[in-house]
Amino acid sequence: MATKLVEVIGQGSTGSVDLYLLCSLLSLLALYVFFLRPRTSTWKKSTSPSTSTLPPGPPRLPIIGNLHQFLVDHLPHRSLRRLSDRYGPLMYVQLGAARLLVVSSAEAAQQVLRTHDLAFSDRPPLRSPLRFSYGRRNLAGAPYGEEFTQTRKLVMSTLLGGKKHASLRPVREDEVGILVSAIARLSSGGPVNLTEMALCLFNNINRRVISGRRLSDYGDVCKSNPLHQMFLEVNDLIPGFSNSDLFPSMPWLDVLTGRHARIEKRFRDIDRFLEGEIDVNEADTDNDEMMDADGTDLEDDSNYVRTLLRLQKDPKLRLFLTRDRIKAIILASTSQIARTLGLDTACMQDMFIGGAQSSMASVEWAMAELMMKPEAMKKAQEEVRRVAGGKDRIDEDDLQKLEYMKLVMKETWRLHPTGPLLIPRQCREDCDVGGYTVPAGTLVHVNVWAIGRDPAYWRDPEVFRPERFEDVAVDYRGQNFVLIPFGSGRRMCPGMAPGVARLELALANLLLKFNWELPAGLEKHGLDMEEAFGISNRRRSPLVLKPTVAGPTPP
Ligand code: HEM
Repeated sequence: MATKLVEVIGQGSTGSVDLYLLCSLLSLLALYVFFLRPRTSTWKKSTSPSTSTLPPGPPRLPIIGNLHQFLVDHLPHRSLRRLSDRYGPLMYVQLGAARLLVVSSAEAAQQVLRTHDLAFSDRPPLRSPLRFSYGRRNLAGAPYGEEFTQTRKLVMSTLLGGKKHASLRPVREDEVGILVSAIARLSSGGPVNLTEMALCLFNNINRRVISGRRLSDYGDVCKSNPLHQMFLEVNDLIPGFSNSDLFPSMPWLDVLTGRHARIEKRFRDIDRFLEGEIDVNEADTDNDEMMDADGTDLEDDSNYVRTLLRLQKDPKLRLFLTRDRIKAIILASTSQIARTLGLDTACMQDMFIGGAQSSMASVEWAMAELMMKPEAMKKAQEEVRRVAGGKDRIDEDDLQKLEYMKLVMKETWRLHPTGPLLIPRQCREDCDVGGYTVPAGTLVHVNVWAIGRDPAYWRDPEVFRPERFEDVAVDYRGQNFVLIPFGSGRRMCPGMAPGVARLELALANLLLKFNWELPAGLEKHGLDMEEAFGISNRRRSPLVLKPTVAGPTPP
């Protein structure tokens, strides 16, 4: 158990065991037990301001605080829910030297993300995201302030907003078509690994919209591309606390455990890769300029890099849009959710890394839940096939008509939010919430996973039943705090529209083109529905299913 804790805290979800830190922690624990002294079960009163109180929380050990309590379930969002059941929806815990507010009810989330949005709109300067964001020059990791506001405006108006989103529609439709053809080609050979193929799809979409290139030509062999592996490793490195975040007085811990070297190596790799993506587009743009010297319009906004390079020529933006900022923005622009202790990571590194993994996780969870609920699968397929009305694919115009599928997505995000604890925020000033005072500098995690399974809001919360949303007007766009898979407020996900479009398009076409069965041997016990050990919300086992190409739909 202790071994796994260290993996979660120190290495991301798949990192190697941090033996040195483990030994240190255990020694500290042993010392503590040896010199055991009685403690109170609640937190001391805050001294700043003097009349205020901190929210309640579990008793903490010296130095490590409540780190050991994350061992309870191996999954931080589960462990935190268990603690919140005891200490309340506003709970204060300590991880090493880091102070953390954990929010576990819709009402408390509304207080933090809406009522006091401004006070909680910072992000913590954690070691690993700091490096991969070129010193917080991306959007997801930027401290709240003028630079953040400018970056967010720029990203929304030029990269993720309506016009650009619409112009990239052919990329999404094209890539989903390639995925479907790849699955059809492989289907005669038995079950396919849908997890891998979905990740490949979203990596291809990401790379095409960002820099105009693909990761794999075939839709099923991304795995053999070294870039794919690099993205996965960076995705695991970025989220999560480094040891030096938890024990700032022991910065050497990161060196001793090898984390510093891993971060630096992967940072160099990713920097080289991003330089290449920019160079290629820069060269193409220069060539275009030479050919169009007669004065025709030189604008080429066919991908994010080109848009940013064009904007860089604007004298008003030249100083702001440095090369490092361009790299930071494109690395981090997607989703999905960087998960520091539970954030999906997708989003801590804006575009390249996060988006693919979170989209992949949503597709695989939706498909897995539908496989376990044949009535829901039947309903979803009937709807998709009716809407297709004889066409051999669903396009983005059709998506609005897929009402049941939208319920399926809501129910999937309720049970399996891609960032179970959202991306951590940081409190910018002392703030009074729910009768307590949260001191400036406190990190904040909103446990959306716990809110999604709280019987106070949901009948039979553990049951996958998309129909529950037929009766309640609950949306996922940040207004209903019982369902906030994209967060809410000033730091809410800016990639929701492109994220949802690619997900729905992929899912609809998978349901249209294929009938799905469990592989032999699984019919009896069903799929493994456990989450992977770690901080993100991936499935523990890859989703392997047997597709059969469906016949044409009636016109
Ligand atoms: C299923 C898809 C996605 C989900 C579930 C998702 C979820 C989230 C969540 C929960 C946050 C944190 C919100 C908060 O702190 O309140 C976030 C932030 C963010 N997301 Fe996404 N996201 C998705 C897709 C995308 C895509 C496709 C992009 C970009 C192309 C993107 C870019 C970002 C960025 C840049 C942030 C940081 C915003 C900031 O700090 O101001 N996301 N996302």
